[in-house]
Amino acid sequence: MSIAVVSIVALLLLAILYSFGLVVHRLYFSPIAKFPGPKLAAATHWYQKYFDLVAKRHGGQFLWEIKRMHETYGPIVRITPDELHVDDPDFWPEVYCNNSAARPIDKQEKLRYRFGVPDAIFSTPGGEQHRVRRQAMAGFFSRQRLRESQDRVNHLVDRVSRRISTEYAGQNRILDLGDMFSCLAVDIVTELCFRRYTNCTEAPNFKAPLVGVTANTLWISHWNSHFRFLNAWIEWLPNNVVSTILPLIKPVLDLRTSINQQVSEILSDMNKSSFSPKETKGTHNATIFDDILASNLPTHELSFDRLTQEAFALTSAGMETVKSTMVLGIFYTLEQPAIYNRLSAELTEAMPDPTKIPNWLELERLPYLNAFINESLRLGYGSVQRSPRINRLHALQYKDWVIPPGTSVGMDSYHMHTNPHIFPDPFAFRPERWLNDAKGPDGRQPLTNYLTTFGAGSRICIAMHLAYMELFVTLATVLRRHKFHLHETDRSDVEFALEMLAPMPYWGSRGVRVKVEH
Ligand code: HEM
Repeated sequence: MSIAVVSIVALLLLAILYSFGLVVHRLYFSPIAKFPGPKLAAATHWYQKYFDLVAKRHGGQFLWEIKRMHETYGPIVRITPDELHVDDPDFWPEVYCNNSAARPIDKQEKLRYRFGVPDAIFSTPGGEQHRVRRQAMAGFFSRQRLRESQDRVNHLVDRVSRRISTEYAGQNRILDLGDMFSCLAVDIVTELCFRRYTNCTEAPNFKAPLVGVTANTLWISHWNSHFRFLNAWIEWLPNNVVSTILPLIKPVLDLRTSINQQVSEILSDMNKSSFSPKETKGTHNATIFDDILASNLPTHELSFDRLTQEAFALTSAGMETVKSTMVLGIFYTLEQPAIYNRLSAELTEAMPDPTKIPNWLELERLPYLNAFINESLRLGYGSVQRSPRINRLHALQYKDWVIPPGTSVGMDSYHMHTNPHIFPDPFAFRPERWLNDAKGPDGRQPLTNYLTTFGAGSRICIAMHLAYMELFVTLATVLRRHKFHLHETDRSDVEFALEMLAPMPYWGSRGVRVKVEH
């Protein structure tokens, strides 16, 4: 036998031995070996990969598998070799809690690279680093600052509404609500955060390439999570090579180029004596970069890479979530005339002149609109993928179980929002469940405490107030001004069937399409 063959055989034997040792360790000696769950899921990450990538042809099935595990093994299960999952609403505040120096709460390091923005706050694993990075941006998304920006949101909503009136109303044309609201959501984020919007709301038929590609990245999000080298290749190869190999992602690269250019300009301005982000911060002209640069972050946190990653993450995070909530809400108002009539009556009274958009605070005081938005957020789920937390220093106690420090523990809003003890008849869209100061099952806690669409604790959605402002202003305006009819669309086009980080309907759905009466 040649040396080469001997070496290959030896390497194979070593690999087999290593794998065997790893499986034995995971099953019998891991700190979480005693937790219930399928042995195969505890032994190998390929169990999750199968459900994420290939089960039922398109993957996106791990959440349903987790649900099955809970039905078999109880409220706490080991779903992968290194992660536990809990299905118990009372435990949510323990897992998604605030982060402090004495109690650092981390995210998994391995999830850091899945969106190609490893240093954006969303991906930052370490609790301490996350806290300082987040503090630098949080003020930008305060309610007070956002209220001052409502005019800019109104302007974009008016533009979309004008297009509905002039290009679709009474013309028997089909309007894809998903495309329209995605365009609006991206333009709002880029206008507010960077003061240079992407102009997607001008795209013919609302088919902006950037929006299409950003949505498509969700369909490959599991592949990116499981096989990090895919993203690494895209990062490493020059843009023109990537655009040639994968022409579909060119609009994303263009957005990156435009963000890169803006950040370069800002960083070169820093050398000028007139540059003063501390003065610009908080003014009408401020961008998110002014806030970050005026913060107390150390210089190495203000690098070109960090700023561009943060900007790119904001643009992507603010699209699919907002769009799917709006689409789902409008679908149900059109499917259930009783909801439409009640909402319409409230909006007509609150907006006697439909051309004037009330301010956000006034809209928030409308009880049925509020209930309707809460219900859209409940069945929209936000992100349905669990986002595990790691309590680095302290053990957690769940009933008789002691969860060792450093263990990844996840929960998700699908299990929370479909829990029949909290939300009876959970799959029915019923805004009424939120009316009259509704309470949770203990009769004391507000029902809104169980609405986890925006996450909770120190990593709760940083732009939650912006999302609420978008939802109140857009839904009130569009539903007050226009009358839609569903076109070849039914419940299956909004019902959650595939977990692709965001909740997606069945593969092949053509989305929610309407015709416009006026
Ligand atoms: C209905 C709309 C939205 C929903 C349901 C939503 C949901 C969420 C959730 C669940 C998280 C926590 C993720 C985790 O625990 O890992 C999150 C974080 C985040 N969201 Fe949103 N989001 C929405 C809108 C937006 C918008 C409009 C933006 C950008 C302008 C945005 C930017 C972010 C960022 C940057 C984070 C990371 C925060 C951190 O790690 O501290 N989101 N969002």
